[in-house]
Amino acid sequence: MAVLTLQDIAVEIRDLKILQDIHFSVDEGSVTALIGHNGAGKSTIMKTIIGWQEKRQGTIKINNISQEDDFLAFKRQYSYLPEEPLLLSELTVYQHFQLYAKSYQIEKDRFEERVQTYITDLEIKDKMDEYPEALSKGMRQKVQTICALLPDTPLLLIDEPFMGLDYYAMDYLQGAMERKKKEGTSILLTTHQLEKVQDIADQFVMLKHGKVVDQGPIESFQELARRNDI
Ligand SMILES: Nc1ncnc2c1ncn2[C@@H]1O[C@H](COP(=O)(O)OP(=O)(O)OP(=O)(O)O)[C@@H](O)[C@H]1O
Repeated sequence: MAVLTLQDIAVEIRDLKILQDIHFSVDEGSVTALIGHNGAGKSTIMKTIIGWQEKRQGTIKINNISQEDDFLAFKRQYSYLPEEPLLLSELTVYQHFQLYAKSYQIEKDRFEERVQTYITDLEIKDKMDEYPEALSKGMRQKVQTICALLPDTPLLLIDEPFMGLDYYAMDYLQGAMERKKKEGTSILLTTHQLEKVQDIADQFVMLKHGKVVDQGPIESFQELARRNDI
């Protein structure tokens, strides 16, 4: 069953056609990798799904809830990990986690347990009362990663996983994505590093100049890549 569906999406920014005729879906418990060169439109698709980028036409549904129908219900269906950390300067690390707990109505015990696990595993336990400006970029991305992993949403949107993370944290995120997938979470991610996600990805959607030029099972992309040396 499709958890996320995009139908006939078009996006224009200042009269420039950035996305055209975008159709694809992500099934329950499956991982789709959005691939394509710089500027192909991957991040714009993510931003359009979450409603940060206005679309000119088309329909986006998560679990049959359309963005236009009930935006709050729609929003609770996904969590989003942006390419660059987008933390609020007036909140401490722990307050960011609390904000997510509140927005996604995470039960208190579960929240505390998860926070403890993630901050221990990602080695930022001593940073809970710090503000973002006192953190390195990698630490900020770890905080953002934890925020995205805390809720149990049906869909996880990840724009360039691993950006700014060290090797250990990259491995950790990979493991976390695998666990989420096993629990039935659907994942849409963008990547330039297909080799890092090919074990977890089931499908690929390839973009070029804002259009889908190919899509299908990940194995068929690997085969194509081998033959064309891409
Ligand atoms: N706010 C904006 N104003 C004007 N053009 C924009 C804006 N945002 C994106 N674009 C253009 O839209 C196109 C797609 O950009 P997008 O960031 O979605 O690409 P991408 O595939 O994520 O690239 P990358 O791999 O470099 O992250 C690019 O040509 C970019 O210049």
